[in-house]
Amino acid sequence: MSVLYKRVALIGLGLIASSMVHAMRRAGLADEIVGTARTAETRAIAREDGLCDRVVETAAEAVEGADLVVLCVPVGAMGPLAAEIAPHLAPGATVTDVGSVKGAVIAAVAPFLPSHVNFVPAHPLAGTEHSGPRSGFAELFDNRWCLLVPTEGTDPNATARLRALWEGMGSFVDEMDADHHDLVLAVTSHAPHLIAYTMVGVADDLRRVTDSEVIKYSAAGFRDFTRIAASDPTMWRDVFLNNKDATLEILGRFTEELFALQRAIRTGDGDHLHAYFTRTRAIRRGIIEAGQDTAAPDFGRSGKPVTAGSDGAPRPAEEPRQG
Ligand SMILES: NC(=O)c1ccc[n+]([C@@H]2O[C@H](COP(=O)([O-])OP(=O)(O)OC[C@H]3O[C@@H](n4cnc5c(N)ncnc54)[C@H](O)[C@@H]3O)[C@@H](O)[C@H]2O)c1
Ligand SMILES: O=C(O)C(=O)C[C@]1(C(=O)O)C=C[C@@H](O)C=C1
Repeated sequence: MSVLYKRVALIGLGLIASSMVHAMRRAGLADEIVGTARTAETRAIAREDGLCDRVVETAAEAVEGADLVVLCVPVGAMGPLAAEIAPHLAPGATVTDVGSVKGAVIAAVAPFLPSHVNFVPAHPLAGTEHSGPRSGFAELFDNRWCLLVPTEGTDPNATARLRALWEGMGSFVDEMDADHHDLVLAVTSHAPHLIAYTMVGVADDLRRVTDSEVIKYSAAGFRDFTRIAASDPTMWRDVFLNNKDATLEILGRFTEELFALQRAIRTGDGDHLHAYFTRTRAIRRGIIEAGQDTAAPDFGRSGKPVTAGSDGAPRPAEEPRQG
């Protein structure tokens, strides 16, 4: 792979930014990577680990002379960050973000950006429940989708170069408009996270009834919920507040289906339950056949991928047995 950008500025050095550093270095996609983070502690860790070629104190400093600027902060922080960096952006630079929501981010960021830069919002559909500068790894984006949402007036060359970057980091790339993105993600990511948070909250409410059994006997299904529900509270608060309409729409539909299943259980309508579960099992099989489940293992406590077994499936996470 050849160098695509001379200087990449990463703002917010968490899971996604640190994974980008590792993935860009793996493929030699950038000459120089400059990073900055809001807290002195994160900047110190990044310096100690040599995460970036340079770690600077402010976002304004980081973007100077950069031909690619990547906003890697929670979606609620994107607008104020755009205001801060706008006067310092180099002419011809591409500004992108990795936020999980696109409509609200575009509305918050675009008004601040000068006409001499190209804004190409992006969203890698890859993550773990871990955060921070030490949680990243080069393989995070391998065989996962990254969605680009180019804004009006964006130079197609800027979009093409960003596409090449994500492909170079291992991803498949598609383009989508912001509304469609937000609806699709409400179904595939945002509502499922809210449901996981709720299920773990319900179990916690029952703690006194079940004593420590929730932990001791937690079965695989519930453990999957707890992994998702361990995701960063700031990130997910911002996702729900910024993808309100689509999430509420999907939760409305979810509630209707849940009521129908509840009714089938109460009335002993086994046919309804069986037909429903048959339909959902086919969806899971479709995901596996499409090869989309390979990069979604239980990453274990380290947050790093575990070695694949002989069947190509990830080995079980190395977590201590409970009880
Ligand atoms: N974690 C995932 O699974 C995942 C996947 C795809 C996209 N995203 C998106 O990527 C972005 C970053 O997520 P992450 O998982 O890397 O998060 P993270 O928590 O690991 O890192 C976030 C970084 O942003 C900084 N930050 C937090 N609040 C800030 C503020 N108000 N102003 C400036 N900086 C601030 C933090 O200090 C940290 O350096 C988010 O927008 C998220 O929606 C996350
Ligand atoms: O695997 C996980 O931990 C994730 O939740 C990753 C996940 C997802 O829902 O798939 C979470 C948020 C993102 O914006 C993209 C990816």
